[in-house]
Amino acid sequence: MQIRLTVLRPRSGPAAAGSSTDVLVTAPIGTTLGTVAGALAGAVGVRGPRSATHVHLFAGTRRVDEQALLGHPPLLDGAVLSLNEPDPDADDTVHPATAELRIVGGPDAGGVHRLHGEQIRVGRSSEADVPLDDPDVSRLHLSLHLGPDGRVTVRDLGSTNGTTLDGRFLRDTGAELPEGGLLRVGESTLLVAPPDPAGPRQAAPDGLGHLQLAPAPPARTAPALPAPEPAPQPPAPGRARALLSRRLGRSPEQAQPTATQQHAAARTRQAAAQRDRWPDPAALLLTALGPGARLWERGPGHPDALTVRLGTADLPGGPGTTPGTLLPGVPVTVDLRTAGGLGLAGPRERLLGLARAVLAQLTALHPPSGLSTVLISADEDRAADWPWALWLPHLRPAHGQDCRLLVGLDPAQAEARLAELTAPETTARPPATVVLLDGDPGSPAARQALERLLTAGPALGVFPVCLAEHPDELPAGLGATAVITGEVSTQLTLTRPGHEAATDIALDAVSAAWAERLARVLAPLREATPSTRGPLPGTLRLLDLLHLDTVTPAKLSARWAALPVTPGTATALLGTTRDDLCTIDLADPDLGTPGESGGPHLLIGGAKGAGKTELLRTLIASLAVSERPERLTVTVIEGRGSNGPDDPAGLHGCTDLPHVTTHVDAAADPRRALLTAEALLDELAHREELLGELDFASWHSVRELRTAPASSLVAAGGTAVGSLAVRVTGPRKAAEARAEAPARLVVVVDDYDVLLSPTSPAGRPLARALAAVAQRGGRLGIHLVAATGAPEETAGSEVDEAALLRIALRTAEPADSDLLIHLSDAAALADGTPGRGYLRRPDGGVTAFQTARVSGRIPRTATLRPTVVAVDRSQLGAPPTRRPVRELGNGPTDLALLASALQRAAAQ
Ligand SMILES: Nc1ncnc2c1ncn2[C@@H]1O[C@H](COP(=O)(O)OP(=O)(O)OP(=O)(O)O)[C@@H](O)[C@H]1O
Repeated sequence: MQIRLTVLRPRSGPAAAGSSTDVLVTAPIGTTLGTVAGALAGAVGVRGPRSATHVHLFAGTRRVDEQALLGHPPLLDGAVLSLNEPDPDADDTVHPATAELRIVGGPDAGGVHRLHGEQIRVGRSSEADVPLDDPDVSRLHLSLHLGPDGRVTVRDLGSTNGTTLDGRFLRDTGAELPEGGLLRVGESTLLVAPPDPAGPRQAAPDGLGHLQLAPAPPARTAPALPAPEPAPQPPAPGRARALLSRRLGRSPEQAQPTATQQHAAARTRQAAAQRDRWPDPAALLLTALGPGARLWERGPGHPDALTVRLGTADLPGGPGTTPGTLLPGVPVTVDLRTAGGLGLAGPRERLLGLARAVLAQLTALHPPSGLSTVLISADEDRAADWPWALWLPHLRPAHGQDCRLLVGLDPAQAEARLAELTAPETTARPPATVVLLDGDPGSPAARQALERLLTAGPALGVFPVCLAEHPDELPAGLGATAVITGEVSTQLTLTRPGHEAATDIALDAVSAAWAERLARVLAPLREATPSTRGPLPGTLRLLDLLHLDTVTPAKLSARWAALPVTPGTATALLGTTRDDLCTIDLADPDLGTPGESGGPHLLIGGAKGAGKTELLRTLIASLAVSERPERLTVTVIEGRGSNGPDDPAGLHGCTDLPHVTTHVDAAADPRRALLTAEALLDELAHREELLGELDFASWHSVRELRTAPASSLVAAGGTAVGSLAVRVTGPRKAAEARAEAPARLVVVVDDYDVLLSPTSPAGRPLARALAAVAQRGGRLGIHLVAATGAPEETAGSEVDEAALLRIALRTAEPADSDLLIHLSDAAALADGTPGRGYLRRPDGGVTAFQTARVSGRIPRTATLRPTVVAVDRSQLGAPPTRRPVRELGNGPTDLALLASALQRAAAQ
């Protein structure tokens, strides 16, 4: 596990007090904060006693326990830990509030302040409760008061430029704020609103420093402009009418709005719809903090994808409003897809505020899977303005780029990034990339690449956003340009394709602190996989899917302890489909042969290297986790033979699982193979005698009733079972009886086609025994899983006929796929995606899935001692030093890790 954190040095103390350092913590899963606390303190230059107990770390105002696990909240990617004292700037106290003041537009937008009844003063002065960095705002400009009845009143405090409420100047007496009423002070727009009632979206910690964000609800479509009101009567009921009625002091029943009032209502509705469609910075922050439903709502197909809001202006109303009416303070936007590129120019400070607002919108509204961002700021001084952005998840290289983050913070890095972006499309690209170029890219080669990007970029899905202090420093070829104007640089003039130049736009700008807060909130978020949003994942780890990233005997025992008394299932988690986990239950009678009340058998087919053996390993490991070894055993038969116990290619690694009682290499040990064939036939006969007419599950239920003490039966099964317990036949010890009860047996066969070959020494008797298992085993709790590399040779065998669950991994020929799943699709699967395939269930349904891996080496970080390394931000865009990682080395695999934990769990 690797997580990036920031450590704050205590404010009180010697030189460098209050400074901070970003660190990269590399640690095995399960590492506690205490283990690295000393190293974290060392990273900010505080050397103390070695004992971690002398280092206290705070997340916000709360001290984090030394036993807290790295990778779990609050120790996630992007966290700020302050050393030995609470973070003095943190405000993580949660007071329930009935109203919030949001700064929804202007040069210092984005703030959200909770109102708690006391008077709140807004102004430019640092004495104000809500200070606003807006030169046109007076030092103490207005005050707000939340009454006990929830009403909010506003008073202008004698400001120079006055305060408007919905376009009208406030009088000295003040006014009550109507719902949705917009206050305008200087170039800033303020709104008082109730806290967002929508519950937060689920974001589950993955234990690796991230939060898996549940898929977004269906994408919002762009709200259409409201149709004109039917004129003149009757008025439509609803909020607008009620609002008008309230203002007029009449009940809705009495209200008979005039045409003017209807026009006004339409104006209000249209303005609200546009503000909602293009969320302001305050709404963005709240969405990210939630996380709310709109976070990452704009996938590639979203109608508003890649459209950015730059500010607000009074714009003409749509149908239904009085001709010539202006909608007050509605968003002004630029669609990058139409513009191709966007230039932003103006004085540095304000320009940065605007650029931050643009980048914040893109990254809060677009998921990283749909939008990648690249930051190029090749000049050292300019690069110093962007540390906040380095926390954005959209900067992570997801398509093989040779860097830690998609940044160009010196000329060489800038050149590398631009070269990647303009390279011919040999590798996968994200659906869209926005490149933010702050100033000159730094070298002739980079300038040339930028020129190419400006012409060819949009066709490749790459959209540049260029920043310069003066408009004439912007590169040529940008479709839209926004230039900061006005005496105090709070306005914009915008030129864009198909529009006249627009002036008097109040720009949206946000502070660096605001932007950093947003970026750190986004930093740990990951789109949950599997998800409905796209293709199957490339690789998956079984232990992650089983929530066993830290696999311990205690966790496994706890799972087994929660199982029902009778052996009910033989469930194997194989991987994921596009939108769910892919599991099969070999004991499910509904999937077995109709009328036989047994579970199904499974046949797996695929070409060489398609991932059959790995799928068998995953299945065996997953079965072992699902059931204790006294109740489920596995016999493994390998048809082709391996190169001995150390050969990683075969199923030998599974023999360490306590469930695997038999392992036969049919090619290497024909004698043992014969004995196994006989043992299987004996087992079938024994169970047929033992179970009589009953099926495996029913026999066990009856058995359990006869042997368990009455008290435990009541506890286990409730009154119905308890009443049957009266018929208990005799006092026998449950353990003794259980020892005689057969366990479920899964017979796993790799290279079944080789067994059928006439040259296989023990093939014939084994094949006969397997055929018998296929025909008679399901009812008796013996289930067959066979993998074939030659589906045409195994077609028609008893095993093939009996297998109602069928998997086709990549096949060499469409006919092979057809023999397996009755569809030819598996032949079209790519070579480079081992483990990908189709599962056909007995009802004929076919699902694409990706097999999870269990024999991959456990992540390198899991075996290392924790390290804490200070991050050199300037090198984040440079190629990382790589250590060669061997695909299958001597290090422990997940399978070995799991086997050892299972052995210890089984021994408990
Ligand atoms: N689910 C998976 N995820 C990632 N890689 C996989 C997966 N399954 C298999 N592989 C990789 O593909 C390679 C071939 O896998 P495997 O040996 O399971 O294929 P096979 O179908 O059994 O091949 P053969 O017919 O030659 O025995 C392995 O080296 C493994 O690393």
